[in-house]
Amino acid sequence: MNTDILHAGELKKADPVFGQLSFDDHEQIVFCNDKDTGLKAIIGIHNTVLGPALGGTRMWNYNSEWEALNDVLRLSRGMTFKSAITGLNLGGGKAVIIGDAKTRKTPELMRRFGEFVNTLGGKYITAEDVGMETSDMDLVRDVTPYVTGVSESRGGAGNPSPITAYGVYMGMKAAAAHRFGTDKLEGKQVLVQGIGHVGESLVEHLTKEGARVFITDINEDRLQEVSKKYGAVIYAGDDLYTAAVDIYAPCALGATINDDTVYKIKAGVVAGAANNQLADENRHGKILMERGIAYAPDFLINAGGIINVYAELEGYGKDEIIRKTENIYTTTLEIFAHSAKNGCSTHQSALRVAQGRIDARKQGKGA
Ligand SMILES: NC(=O)c1ccc[n+]([C@@H]2O[C@H](COP(=O)([O-])OP(=O)(O)OC[C@H]3O[C@@H](n4cnc5c(N)ncnc54)[C@H](O)[C@@H]3O)[C@@H](O)[C@H]2O)c1
Repeated sequence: MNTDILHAGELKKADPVFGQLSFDDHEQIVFCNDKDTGLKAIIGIHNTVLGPALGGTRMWNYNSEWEALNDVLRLSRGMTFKSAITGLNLGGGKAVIIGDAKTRKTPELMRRFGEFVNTLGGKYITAEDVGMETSDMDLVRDVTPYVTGVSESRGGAGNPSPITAYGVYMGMKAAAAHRFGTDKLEGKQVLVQGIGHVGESLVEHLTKEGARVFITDINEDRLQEVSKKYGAVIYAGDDLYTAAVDIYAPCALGATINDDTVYKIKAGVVAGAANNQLADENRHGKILMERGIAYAPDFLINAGGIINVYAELEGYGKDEIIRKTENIYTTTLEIFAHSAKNGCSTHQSALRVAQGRIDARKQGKGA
């Protein structure tokens, strides 16, 4: 056996698929290969008890196939809990395409990928993720009906990011109500890390409510642009995790709450859009709780995007999308109450409530 592979990363190599740390009883994992288009993709179907597995396709230049497999396993599991806690009749799935989206993505490759999705007969429904555009979903739509996030002219629900941002804002207000005794964000200092599609829209909501918004991003042009547009202050400190703000909103990358940062955070609330904010979902969630920091679980409050694409499948309109997204406020409060009652972190509470819904459906009981 190749020793380089054996020593690569932290992935367990003896049992390359079912033995991965990130393998969590996934129902099906599909490896897709097409020589002509150069397509190498993995579709992960974690759980379909509540409905078809829906989740985006990510195209990324992974360092290794192990990394790609690990990513799809983790992401598809996350989708199961996101849809379950949001009350949607969807299971969890995700797909990754290995390669640089800027140089390797072609219409032929996207259509070929769509054909693989089609072979699953609707068990997996795809959507956009990192490295994908609405136009790519339109190409997938040419060959399969099992795709959401297509352009509005083809019956799609349009850009999900503003809805995601609105849900994050709702979750943040609920966390503020729990931690500060009021959900009013006027005068509160909020640091938004990452002012991309979701972050900018969140800045807009916060500014409208009169919060004092600080922004950080690795993209200097974006910083200048967003600062000018909303009057947000560009964060100037050395270490953003030590910022003396009321609320920290991670809207860039995952795993920003880790061993290096978790004890530095001064904010009373952590609520943002980024997926997988806790590097270790058990340990770091617990430390935040012990430090009295109200953490609004990422997969609960960033569900606006999936609510938006679910509308395409169910055929409901904007009003229902907004109603479901505003419900994130109530669910977040319920999760804080569950966490306080059971002495577990909000992340664990949200997982338990989501799992409870899946278990009830399995036993033929739940809605
Ligand atoms: N778009 C959605 O509807 C949606 C839904 C659910 C979850 N999310 C998650 O929310 C996050 C943001 O999504 P998006 O669509 O706004 O992405 P985006 O790519 O539009 O924006 C991300 C921003 O973060 C910045 N960034 C990257 N690395 C950074 C760093 N180290 N420090 C500071 N800034 C950094 C980028 O420059 C960019 O401006 C992602 O983690 C995404 O997975 C998005």
